Amino acid sequence: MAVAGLVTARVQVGGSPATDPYEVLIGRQLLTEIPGLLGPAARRVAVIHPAPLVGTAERIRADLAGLGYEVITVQVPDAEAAKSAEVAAYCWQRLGQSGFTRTDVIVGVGGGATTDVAGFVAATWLRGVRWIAVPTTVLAMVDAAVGGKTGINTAEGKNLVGAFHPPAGVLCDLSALDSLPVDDYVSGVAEIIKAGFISDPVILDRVEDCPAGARSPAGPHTAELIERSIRVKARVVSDDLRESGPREMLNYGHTLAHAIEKNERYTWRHGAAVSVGMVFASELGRLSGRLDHATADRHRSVLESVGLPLTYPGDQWAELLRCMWVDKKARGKILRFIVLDGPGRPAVLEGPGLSLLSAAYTRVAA
Ligand SMILES: NC(=O)c1ccc[n+]([C@@H]2O[C@H](COP(=O)([O-])OP(=O)(O)OC[C@H]3O[C@@H](n4cnc5c(N)ncnc54)[C@H](O)[C@@H]3O)[C@@H](O)[C@H]2O)c1
Ligand SMILES: O=C(O)C(=O)C[C@@H](O)[C@H](O)[C@H](O)COP(=O)(O)O
Ligand SMILES: [Zn+2]
Repeated sequence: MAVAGLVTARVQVGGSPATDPYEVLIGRQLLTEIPGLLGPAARRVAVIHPAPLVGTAERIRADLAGLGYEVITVQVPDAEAAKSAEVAAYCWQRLGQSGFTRTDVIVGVGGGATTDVAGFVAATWLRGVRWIAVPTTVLAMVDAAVGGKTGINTAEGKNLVGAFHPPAGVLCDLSALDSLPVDDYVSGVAEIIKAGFISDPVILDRVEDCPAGARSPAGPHTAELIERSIRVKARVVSDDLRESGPREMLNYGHTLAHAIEKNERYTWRHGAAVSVGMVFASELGRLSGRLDHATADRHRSVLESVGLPLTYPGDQWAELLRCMWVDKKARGKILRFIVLDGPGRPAVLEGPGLSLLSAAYTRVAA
């Protein structure tokens, strides 16, 4: 018999005119919530997962099969290797072979790479079917699975193909984090710290209060850090699902981060790259006279305290600059960066000159 779930918090994500509202549930044993999110007409369910989550996918399959659903499990490559056109095509093939219709439902189980591709497959199959996100990393819980940004990479860069397609629900089962390797855990903490700098500085206080605890699911503030970060993301995407303005703040640190990830052929974790990207953005803010020294310095201290990197090789600047031109915030010949005017005060820096960019990079260069 299935054990009843324990929901400790519910965060509403707000439904623009084009989309329905949905909830992010935080708690434990939350797989029991899946049937209630499938919708009345679903007959088939496709559970998309990477190898490390095969046990969870199998549990979902067995529970739903017991309720009379036809369930297929679709294993995709682990981590960033899942975010490719080939993997999306493989998922489409499996859906087609199973007779997957518009009323059927995809469940994406795994880290952010898996929920990104599962959401993208849901956005594109039959021009859009319902999907449920079951994030199993910190990063996917606090960021990737919330907000409906789905996508894959191309040879030219990160997340260059995708769609805005919000899930019907997000289930953040904190017990999943017990098996997460520490480097993957800490990668997610970078996005938590991002949420602190752009919107909720209490997050920074909690991390600084116990940096060792911030690296662990058993930390004193773990549940609060996760919930606060989800609330930041939920509030921002509720205001601006399609990133026509305020949502750009969630891209803090990401212009350089995505260039680093591509340059490293995705062997760097996303959060590690975002950490270096935020140090760079803080230096852009400082050098352009917008950000006070204390807040700029706080980036280095809080990121370093949890073990995130602050530097990248200086001789890679030309290559990184080239990669940054495919950033989605760029407009024509103008690069645009999210910077801070202070803690919780994000702003856009339009078209900084090359000398400013390279001066900021010099301060990041190893
Ligand atoms: N869509 C968005 O808004 C958004 C936001 C932030 C990041 N992202 C994307 O998310 C991706 C990064 O996500 P991530 O950090 O979760 O990485 P990931 O998905 O690569 O997962 C990291 C590793 O942890 C493993 N794993 C996952 N859950 C586990 C568990 N409970 N126990 C043991 N191992 C587990 C995975 O299989 C993988 O090997 C990037 O592709 C990034 O671009 C998207
Ligand atoms: O949700 C958003 O919007 C974000 O920018 C969140 C980021 O943390 C995330 O990495 C996102 O995938 C980046 O989006 P992109 O549009 O720059 O590809
Ligand atoms: Zn990110």
